[in-house]
Amino acid sequence: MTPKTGVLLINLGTPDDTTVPSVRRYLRQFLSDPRVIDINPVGRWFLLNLFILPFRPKQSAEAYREIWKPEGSPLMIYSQALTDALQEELGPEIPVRLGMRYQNPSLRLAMDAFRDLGVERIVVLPLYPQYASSSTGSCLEELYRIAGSYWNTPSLAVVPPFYGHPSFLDCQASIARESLGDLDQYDAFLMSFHGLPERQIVKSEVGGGGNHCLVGKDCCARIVDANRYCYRAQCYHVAREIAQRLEIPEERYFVGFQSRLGRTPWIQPYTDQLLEELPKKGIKRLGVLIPSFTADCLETLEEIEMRGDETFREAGGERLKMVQSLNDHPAWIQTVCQLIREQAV
Ligand SMILES: C=CC1=C(C)c2cc3[nH]c(cc4nc(cc5[nH]c(cc1n2)c(C)c5CCC(=O)O)C(CCC(=O)O)=C4C)c(C)c3C=C
Ligand SMILES: [Fe+2]
Ligand SMILES: [Fe+2]
Repeated sequence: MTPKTGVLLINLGTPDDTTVPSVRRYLRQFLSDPRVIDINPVGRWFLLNLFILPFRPKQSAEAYREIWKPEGSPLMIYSQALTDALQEELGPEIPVRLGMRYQNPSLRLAMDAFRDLGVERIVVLPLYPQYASSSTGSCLEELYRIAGSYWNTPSLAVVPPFYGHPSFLDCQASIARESLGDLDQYDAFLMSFHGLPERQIVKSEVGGGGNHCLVGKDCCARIVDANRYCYRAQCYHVAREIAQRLEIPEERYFVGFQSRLGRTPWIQPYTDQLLEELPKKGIKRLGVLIPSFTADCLETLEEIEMRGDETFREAGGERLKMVQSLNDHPAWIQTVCQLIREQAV
């Protein structure tokens, strides 16, 4: 008998609503994760309970209110729309579920649903193109824990980080072209990625030699054995490949890292600083791509399209055009189908 197969899409998760208690609940779960704030447990407790949770939920709730749609959080809406479209594409024989690492619908809920449906084999797609311990690593740790808690444990086939997959790169490039129109109307392009604390990059170095990541200036310029888990190197790879597909020469695009939190050094260059500096270099019309997110969320819609646009204009910029994320674009649905089918064989 062929085992019944299901597909699990995993994304980060988002608050249930824009009230301060909901946002606090979300941030508490998210930032208590030792892969996200990777310091000793006592230090994490103090940081969270004395410095972050008393203040940030109010500020973040206001930001969420700016982007919230009548149906809910954009991250949730687009992730669910992708799940529904994939279900349509794969047909009723293969159940498709969405599980969020934090808050709802939880990974446990999705896994329980598979168990109740008699699914024995699950193809898992973490919706993060690049590997980070705080995103891919964290959701897989939680998934393995849940899968291991059942008496009859299911088989899991996990799609690896797809930052270098030609279908993903083609999809990013074609959606950017569609959204930006004539590329000659822009002075330059910014490819912005979610940032990470520098120490987390160093911890990803393979072999533990400590002599590659962030040692030399060009450690992320290409992917070699030692940095194959390096989030920053994977981001630069994506930027190069997209630029090549769009025929954007090296001098016409910049890479930046956004969304930093706290006082420790995060990977550079910082997107907000670039947005301030670029107009001073004569770059007035800017196209922005954000290829570390597969669904629009607070970090694209509020941080870049709203606040980033303001920063850029205040610094003398004229036009910032942000390319929407892959969301439930038909080309992305086809790419997701391909990633899943490649893993299912
Ligand atoms: C690309 C994937 C992501 C990585 C890697 C990542 C690491 C990371 N994030 C924080 C802190 C915050 N991130 C927040 C929002 C947020 N982060 C991602 C993705 C990655 N984060 C997404 C998709 C979102 C948006 C969620 C949404 O609801 O729309 C937030 C919450 C918002 C805020 O208060 O600013 C925080 C906090 C850290 C510390 C980290 C790695 C160490
Ligand atoms: Fe984040
Ligand atoms: Fe690196």
